[in-house]
Order: sequence, then C-alpha cells, then structure tokens
Amino acid sequence: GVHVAEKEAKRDYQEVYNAIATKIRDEDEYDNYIGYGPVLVRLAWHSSGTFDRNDNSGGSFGGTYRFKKEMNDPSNKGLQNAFDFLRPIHEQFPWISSGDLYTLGGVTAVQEMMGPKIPWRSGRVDQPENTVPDNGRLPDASQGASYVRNLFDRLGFGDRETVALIGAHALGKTHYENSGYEGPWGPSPNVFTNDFFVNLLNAHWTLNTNKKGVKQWDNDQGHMMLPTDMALVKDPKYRKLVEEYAKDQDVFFRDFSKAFAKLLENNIKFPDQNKPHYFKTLDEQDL
Ligand code: HEM
Ligand SMILES: Cc1nc2ccccn2c1N
Repeated sequence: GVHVAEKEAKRDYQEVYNAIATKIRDEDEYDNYIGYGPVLVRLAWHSSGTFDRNDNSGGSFGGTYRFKKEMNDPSNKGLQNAFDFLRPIHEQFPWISSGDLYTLGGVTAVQEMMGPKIPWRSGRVDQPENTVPDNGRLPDASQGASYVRNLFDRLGFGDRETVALIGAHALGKTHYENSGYEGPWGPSPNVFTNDFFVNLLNAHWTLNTNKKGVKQWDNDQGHMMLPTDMALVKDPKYRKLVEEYAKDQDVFFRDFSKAFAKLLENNIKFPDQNKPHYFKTLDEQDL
C-alpha cells in the first residue's frame, strides 16, 4: 500500500548533499574517470523503479535495496559500487533513512553533473526484509517500444515522462560484466545533456551481436545504444518526443526534473510540512 512519509525532522539535508557531492568530485577516477555520478543516478532509479501502481507495491520508501534479495537482482548488477560509495556517507549521517539516502544520491549526482535541479522531499522510512519486492520488476533492455510503454505505464508514466527519463542514458556506460552490453561511453558520460537524443537521431547505427552474444546498436564513433533505446526512434509517438528533446535541451531538462522527482516519490504520500528541497550545487556555494 501507499506509504506515508515521516514528518521532516530538523535536519540539514544540504550538508548530506555536500558530503555526497564532495565525494563525487574527489573520487573522479572510478570507471575510467567517468566518476560515480552515473551509477548513483542508476541506484536512485533502480531503488524506485520496483513500483507497481496496480497494487501500490515497491518504490523507494523502504530502502529495501539494502537487502541481498534486491541487491542481487540480476538487473542490479554493478550497483554495489554506488552502495559502497554511500556507506561512509551513511556512517557520517546515521539519522538518514536508506530510501532517503539512495534517492538523494541520485539527485546530488544529476545536479553536480550540471543537470536540472530536482526537487526532493525527505521522510522515507526503512522497512524490514519481508517487504522486499520480487526481482524482475526492472526493465529488460532487449525489448521493443510496446514493452517499454507497458513497463512505464506500470510505473505510472506516459510517453513524455518515459522518453525524458531514458534521456539519463546520456550518462555513464554499459559494462559486459553487469548487463552483457558493452559500449565505450557516449560524448558526455559525466555531464548531463540532451546528447542521448541528438546521438540517437544523428548517428548511423548498425545492429551487432556483441562478444557476449547480445544484440546492441553501435555507431561509427564507438558509441552504443540498447534495443530499448533504439525503440524510442522506431516508435512514431516516442520519436516525436526524441526530436523535441534533441532540439531543445531546456525542455528536456524541465521534463526530466518533473519525471525524476515523481519516480523517486512513487508510492509515497508526503505530509504538507515536508516541503521540497531545492539543493544548491557545490559551485553555487563556492565550495
Ligand atoms: C527501458 C528502460 C531502461 C532500460 C532497459 C535500462 C537498461 C540499462 C542497462 C542495461 C544499463 C547498463 C548497465 C551496466 O552494464 O552497467 C543501463 C545503464 C544506466 N541507466 Fe538505464 N535503463 C533504462 C532506463 C533508465 C532510467 C529511467 C534511468 C534514470 C532516470 C537510467 C539510468 C541509467 C544510467 C545513469 C546508466 C549508466 C550507469 C553506469 O554508467 O554505471 N536508465 N541502463
Ligand atoms: C553513453 C551511454 N550511457 C548509456 C547507459 C545505458 C545505455 C546506453 N548508454 C549510452 N549510450
């Protein structure tokens, strides 16, 4: 069922943001100097993307990723790097819940990679191991447009929100050892841009079977796309949105911010007193 968030306590969440942001800036060598930004975004997404609007199960509230049943979901391979990154932050701020920490990590990463401001509310409360949702709720990358549409409908998202959210694939890369896909990263792996959409439309893509026997799209610049990425230009309704975001990064930023905030808050009711935080970046604080 829907969870009710805890009334916000007198806590300094900007201080937690700054600790995460400073650690992202310091530990820049991770994953061939991509850094921890992208994998933190993916942890926030995967800890929220278990939501199912049909029975109001899953979602970020209980912080259940911390239990091995969810951590070992094959879809979550590689996210241990983000979990290990956040461990010292959790030790420094033991009062923050796991769900608040995993989602705040993603918000901090997007903003520190020069992405849009993401409004964030606190109040998620750790739930016990017997509340861990079943594996298999996160999307399979080998599928086409109708599969993507159904999966994001289960999460409570329409086409516009779906295309905006997948725009996060401008970040980071795929790794053979995690998903069986491999791609040298795209043009801006640790800067949040609309490159994913520009690349989708402008590059020349060929479907290959990679050395793990997995089908992926590659281009002549050494970039890759998943089959579900390519579905966004094959489906006419999705394609219209890809063209809109490729043309206007500001519209992409606006729509991504709304959809990402909604994703991280799915299945949670927040008390009116829990106002959304708009965190300042390190640069904005001259830190
Ligand atoms: C159809 C929906 C989606 C599918 C099938 C999908 C699948 C994948 C796969 C297979 C990877 C590579 C993982 C690895 O090998 O390390 C990946 C990476 C990533 N995904 Fe998605 N994803 C989807 C939607 C999203 C959404 C909605 C977000 C965030 C809003 C997101 C953020 C990321 C990020 C940031 C990475 C890079 C992680 C890294 O560099 O370690 N993805 N995704
Ligand atoms: C640059 C980049 N990052 C990702 C992540 C997932 C899937 C595809 N990606 C691309 N092309």
